[in-house]
Amino acid sequence: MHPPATFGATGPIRRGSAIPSPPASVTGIGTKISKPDYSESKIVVAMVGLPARGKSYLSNKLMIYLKWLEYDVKVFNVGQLRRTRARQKAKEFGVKEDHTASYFSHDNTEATQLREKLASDSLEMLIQFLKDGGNVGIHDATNSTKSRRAQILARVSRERGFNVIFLESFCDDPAIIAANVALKVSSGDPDYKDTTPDEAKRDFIRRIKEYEKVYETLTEPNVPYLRICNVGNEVTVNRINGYLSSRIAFFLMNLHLKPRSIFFSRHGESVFNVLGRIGGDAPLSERGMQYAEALPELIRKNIGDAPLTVWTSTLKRTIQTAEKLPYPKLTWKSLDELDAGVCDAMTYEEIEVAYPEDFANRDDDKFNYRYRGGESYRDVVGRLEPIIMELERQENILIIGHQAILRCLYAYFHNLKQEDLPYIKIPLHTVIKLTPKAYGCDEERYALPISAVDTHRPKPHATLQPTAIPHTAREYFASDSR
Ligand SMILES: O=P(O)(O)OC[C@H]1O[C@@](CO)(OP(=O)(O)O)[C@@H](O)[C@@H]1O
Repeated sequence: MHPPATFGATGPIRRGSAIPSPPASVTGIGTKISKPDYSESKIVVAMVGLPARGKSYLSNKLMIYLKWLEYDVKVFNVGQLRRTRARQKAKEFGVKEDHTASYFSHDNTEATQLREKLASDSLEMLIQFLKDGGNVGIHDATNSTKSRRAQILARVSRERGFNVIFLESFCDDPAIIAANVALKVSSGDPDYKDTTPDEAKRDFIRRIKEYEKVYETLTEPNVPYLRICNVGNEVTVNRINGYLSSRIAFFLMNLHLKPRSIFFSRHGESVFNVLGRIGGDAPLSERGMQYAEALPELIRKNIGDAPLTVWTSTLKRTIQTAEKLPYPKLTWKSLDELDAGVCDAMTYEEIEVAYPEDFANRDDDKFNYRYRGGESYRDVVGRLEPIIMELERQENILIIGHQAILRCLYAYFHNLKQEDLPYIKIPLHTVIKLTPKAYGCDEERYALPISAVDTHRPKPHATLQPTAIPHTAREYFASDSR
């Protein structure tokens, strides 16, 4: 058994010492705290790379991360614009454009001009989005020549306060390229909806070859760029400065594509869960202890001999649940449950009597409601950022967490809406396995047959269950940029 190490949000804290309480803000007590308008940043992230190099993957990952941090971000996908315009042309004039490999040949002057126009129109839309209040616009295109990149730089530099970062996804690993090609061909990509998979594959490989003839990797010395080699193996950073740009660079440097899974489990049922009390630091109930006993076998069956690290909060109920797991463990202060402030250790019924207005406010806007002397879901999302960053960097991880915490993490991986987040069902005695894929995450759930109370409070007057909107392969490829 490995001794657990303990880390707080700002560094190690000693086990056994008094555990500091989570950040308890007393400003805006018991009220709705709406989104702060805190960023004036205007950044154009211009992707660079041959087809099938994971540009759309990186664009989407970056967008989800920055949106999580509450920046206003949008991906402008040139491939999508090309297809939309081609559909309109076909509808209006009955002209069907040929988008097979010859369309992408630089010897085809007419098509090359059309593609340049699409890239520049898309950039104009992006610039307009930033002018209208957006923070980061991602230009998802190949931008594979120095002259195209010089045009982007020249155009953006005409806008005061706007910055450009080029983000190159360079890849020479045949296995990654082959996997990207196979994914493109097998996922119902609109470019190949009328062709057989074999024809589609042949044509797509020819398209890549056309781009290879003119492709120039990023070497421009005076330009801010990040060059990512084989997703995470090697990263070159050039002239990146400023808070948000550095944050973007740091996030991208932590990404990897190695196969792995992230497991979420709430702690076993606690004594407070049985009593209907929220928060606190109660130990596990009898049934919670049974769950802690049964969990190692479930995990072992699932993961075999593969390495795994277990993360818990600093609260008794998660540490007890992890006790029998024979893996290295880390205890994170940032994983402690949402702080209910003055309502800590009360039942929902008691809160309704003691703080009727607060209770109603919370039902009205659960994501933004901040408990008196405690936290809101929005606060929790903010404090989980280091966890997200570390999760991106790590391989197999099991988090033994809390209802609110796991809702926030789950929402990040499935890119769910803020208003749905506080109502996501994360039942007790259930392991959720997420396996990151190119287009999002696959999910499996394993419920152990040990009964437990249901702590989920549905949305009052809700007629519909919150909709989960995980990225599907189809959505992912609908945003393909070529
Ligand atoms: O935001 P709501 O739906 O109240 O859920 C969060 C609550 O979940 C609970 C259980 O009711 O988590 P936990 O099981 O970790 O104790 C409370 O402690 C916490 O306040």
